[in-house]
Amino acid sequence: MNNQGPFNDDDEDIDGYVKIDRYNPELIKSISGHYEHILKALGEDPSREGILKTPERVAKALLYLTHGYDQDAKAVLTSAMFKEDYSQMVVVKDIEVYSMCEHHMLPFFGKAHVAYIPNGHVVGLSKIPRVVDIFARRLQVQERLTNDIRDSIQETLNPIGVGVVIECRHLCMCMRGVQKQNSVTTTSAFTGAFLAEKTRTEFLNLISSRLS
Ligand SMILES: Nc1nc2c(ncn2[C@@H]2O[C@H](COP(=O)(O)OP(=O)(O)OP(=O)(O)O)[C@@H](O)[C@H]2O)c(=O)[nH]1
Ligand SMILES: [Zn+2]
Repeated sequence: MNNQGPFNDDDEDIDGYVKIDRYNPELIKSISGHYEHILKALGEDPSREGILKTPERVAKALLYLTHGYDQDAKAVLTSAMFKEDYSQMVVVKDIEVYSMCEHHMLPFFGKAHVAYIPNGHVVGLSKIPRVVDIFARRLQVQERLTNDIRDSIQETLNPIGVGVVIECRHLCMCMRGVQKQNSVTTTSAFTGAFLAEKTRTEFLNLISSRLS
């Protein structure tokens, strides 16, 4: 594994989440080559000083923006599951989401709110945003992202229920196409206890409340 990627040595050594060498020179060279052609096709001069290194930068950026493909949500969750006698709802809200729509490869971004009710085990809190990132850092549609997060937590932790709400702006709807600058898309996915109105309402109230 070389160190050209965004992961520092600690991330790689301690967590071991990155399974393949996503930043290997051959892969970067191959993607860069395609971007050189794209720049030409767009009417640019790829030998111009300002964009000489752009194909390589884009290649590295794209590899970073899709690094979730190399990560395993189940491994992340099981790496920090603790037996705990806590049976109320655990909510991690306002988790930043940066993903790319699979139709236009343009960003969509916003917030995810994730809750679960433990069934004998709790999970390390940081692992929930990690799971969000693992599924967000790929080509996605917001609906599938929402379901992926729900399913991985339900299948790995086997809680009483899981709730996921995601709110995002899609740049493909803002800077092109229909050009609606302020539209926000909300998606949700639930399992178990969250399918009951009372639990779902508690979750929705908790994510809309503010501490200050
Ligand atoms: N359901 C869903 N649709 C998405 C998401 N991200 C982008 N899209 C939509 O994907 C659709 C692709 O539609 P097409 O008609 O094939 O593509 P297009 O001609 O570029 O569509 P316009 O964006 O309307 O110009 C668009 O309606 C986008 O708004 C997403 O996360 N979920
Ligand atoms: Zn799109």
